[in-house]
Amino acid sequence: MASKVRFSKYQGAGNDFILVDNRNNSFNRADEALVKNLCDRRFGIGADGLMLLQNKENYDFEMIYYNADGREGSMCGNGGRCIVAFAHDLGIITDNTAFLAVDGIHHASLSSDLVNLQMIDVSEFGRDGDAYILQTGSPHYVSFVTNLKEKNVFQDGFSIRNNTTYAKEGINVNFIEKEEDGYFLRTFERGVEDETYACGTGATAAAMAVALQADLQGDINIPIRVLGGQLYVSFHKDGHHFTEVFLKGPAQFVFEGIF
Ligand SMILES: N[C@H](CCC[C@H](N)C(=O)O)C(=O)O
Repeated sequence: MASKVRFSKYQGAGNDFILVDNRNNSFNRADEALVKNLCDRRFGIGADGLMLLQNKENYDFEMIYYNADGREGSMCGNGGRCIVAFAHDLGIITDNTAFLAVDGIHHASLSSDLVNLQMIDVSEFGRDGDAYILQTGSPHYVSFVTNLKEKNVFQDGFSIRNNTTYAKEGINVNFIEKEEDGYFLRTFERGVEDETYACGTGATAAAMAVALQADLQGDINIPIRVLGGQLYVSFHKDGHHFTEVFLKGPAQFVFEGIF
């Protein structure tokens, strides 16, 4: 019988995660089948991903991220915001932090349930037809569309994610549409292999694509509405160089339990 492990469920704009305080290193990090089962929305707790919070010298903590398919993943922006809220709720931090994730160090600040997470700098981008390809801690394909409300994001995202260009490594597929005061974004997520209610690294990539498309320069703040709520991406853009990149949005505790 597996040992009992306490978990907490958090969600950031509807992107939802299982969080485990693994400072005692009791979780078997190689057990991808367990992670997949826990993330299963019928036979497990259900989540888009699972994160381990671990001790790390010179940092408040380390974030280990797994996609719902059970495999250790690249950076998760909404997950990063949720693990900051988790660390606060565990009493590890107060309202500022510096933690280590797979793409390096991240600073973050929180006030009530809003977490503002610094993301990595970005200095290059690719094109695939009209789409932008950006690496914001995870790989993203960003396409500008109209009538996004009606789009079959699963079908269209699935076909791009599995085409000959992206099938091997996978890619997260983002569809973005200009609206009254900002942008509306829907994302098909690699490793979830489905549309999620929000994607933080995706919102970051989409905001950068907006700035590239409109040739914006300087300090920029772009509101990104997603199915699960409202995110805000800000950065300083100088040519193709994006620095001071921040992803701000809600990160809320949902429930805790033991598995
Ligand atoms: N599915 C992504 C990782 C999580 C990204 C997303 N949940 C976010 O908030 O950034 C990938 O495998 O590239």
